[in-house]
Amino acid sequence: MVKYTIAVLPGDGIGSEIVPPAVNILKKIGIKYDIAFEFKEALIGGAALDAVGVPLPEDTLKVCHQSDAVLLGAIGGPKWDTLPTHLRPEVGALLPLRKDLALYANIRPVILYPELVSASTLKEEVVSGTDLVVIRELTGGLYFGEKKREKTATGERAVDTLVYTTEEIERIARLAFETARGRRKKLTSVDKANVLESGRLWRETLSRLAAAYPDVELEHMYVDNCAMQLVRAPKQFDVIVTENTFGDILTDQASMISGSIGMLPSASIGGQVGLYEPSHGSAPDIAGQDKANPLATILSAAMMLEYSFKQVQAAEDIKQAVASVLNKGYRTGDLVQEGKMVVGTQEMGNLVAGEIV
Ligand SMILES: NC(=O)c1ccc[n+]([C@@H]2O[C@H](COP(=O)([O-])OP(=O)(O)OC[C@H]3O[C@@H](n4cnc5c(N)ncnc54)[C@H](O)[C@@H]3O)[C@@H](O)[C@H]2O)c1
Ligand SMILES: CC(C)[C@H](C(=O)O)[C@@H](O)C(=O)O
Ligand SMILES: [Mg+2]
Repeated sequence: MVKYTIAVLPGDGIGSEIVPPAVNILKKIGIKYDIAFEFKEALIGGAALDAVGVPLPEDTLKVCHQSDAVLLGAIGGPKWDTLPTHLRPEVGALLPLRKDLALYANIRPVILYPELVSASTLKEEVVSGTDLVVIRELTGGLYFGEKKREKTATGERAVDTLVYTTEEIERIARLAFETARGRRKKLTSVDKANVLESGRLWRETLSRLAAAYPDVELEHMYVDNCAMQLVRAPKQFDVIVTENTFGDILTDQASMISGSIGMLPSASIGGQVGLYEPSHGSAPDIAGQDKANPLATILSAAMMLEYSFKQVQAAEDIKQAVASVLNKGYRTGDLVQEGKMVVGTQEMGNLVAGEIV
């Protein structure tokens, strides 16, 4: 029997509601495929701040490093928004965790289940059949460049720096070319090379590497145009590769193609231990009300099975289970569709688990 240890970090807001259904489904997968999962829960974000005074406790980092993969809910919320930057859950916990685990690639598939075509805010003919993946650089760029804040005679001056090295661009580009090679062989590299120096290095590097992937069609696109093209004609995209901040923004936008941000999973890879989390946040506006859609987290657990454990069939089972529940007409409140049955977070989790036999 194979054995895997999974660090479980529910975090804040809806985190503690969406993670248990995913864990429950992994347990069922374990029984079906004879995999012994051990789950080790640890504190992160505001929950950690409240309990032990820091957003990313040493113990949590240790548990993550000693595990085979990490399942994360979400972090952050209004209660911690006014803390000094280094203590905030986002900058004090999530970013250092990604950096510490060397997770330079964040993979966010945007798939529209046929059952959800009418749940998208976009027209059916525009979104129907969309199947794209955004590969977001995760440990560089604006998020990790030097930051400064200083007083001036009249106010303050704040600085964030957008830095990329050739090596950082090359490694994410290679992953993107490889991913495109395994799909429809089209790669869109998104940058702002018309203005940013880092964008020019990004574009030059992608163009140079393209020679090693003659079977993949590479196109370059400015980020502002990409934002527009994503809602104009999303089916033109296969794989998109882009800088950290651009990837953050474009994936929230792209999530509406799939009907809801609650449908967008993610895998962060590149180091020894992968991190799997939904692309959305802690949704303070619906936290504690059993309203959150757990499917992005459940689908992130499927990505864990695929990427970290190479259990492709088990991952497929979860995706099928989700499709089947949607096909039977069950929806959480974020996926409003006429004539469908609205269920809560827990029930949606139970329904998906019930499909795994
Ligand atoms: N990876 C993360 O942990 C992560 C990601 C994004 C934001 N955040 C943090 O989350 C907090 C809230 O941020 P925000 O409001 O900008 O973004 P958010 O993604 O938490 O919420 C945006 C909107 O989407 C809805 N939503 C999000 N996930 C949902 C789900 N699973 N089911 C149904 N509806 C869902 C929310 O109710 C809200 O209306 C902030 O502190 C932010 O920093 C954390
Ligand atoms: C919470 C925040 C730091 C995070 C990010 O910007 O990476 C989130 O928006 C995400 O998309 O995972
Ligand atoms: Mg985001």
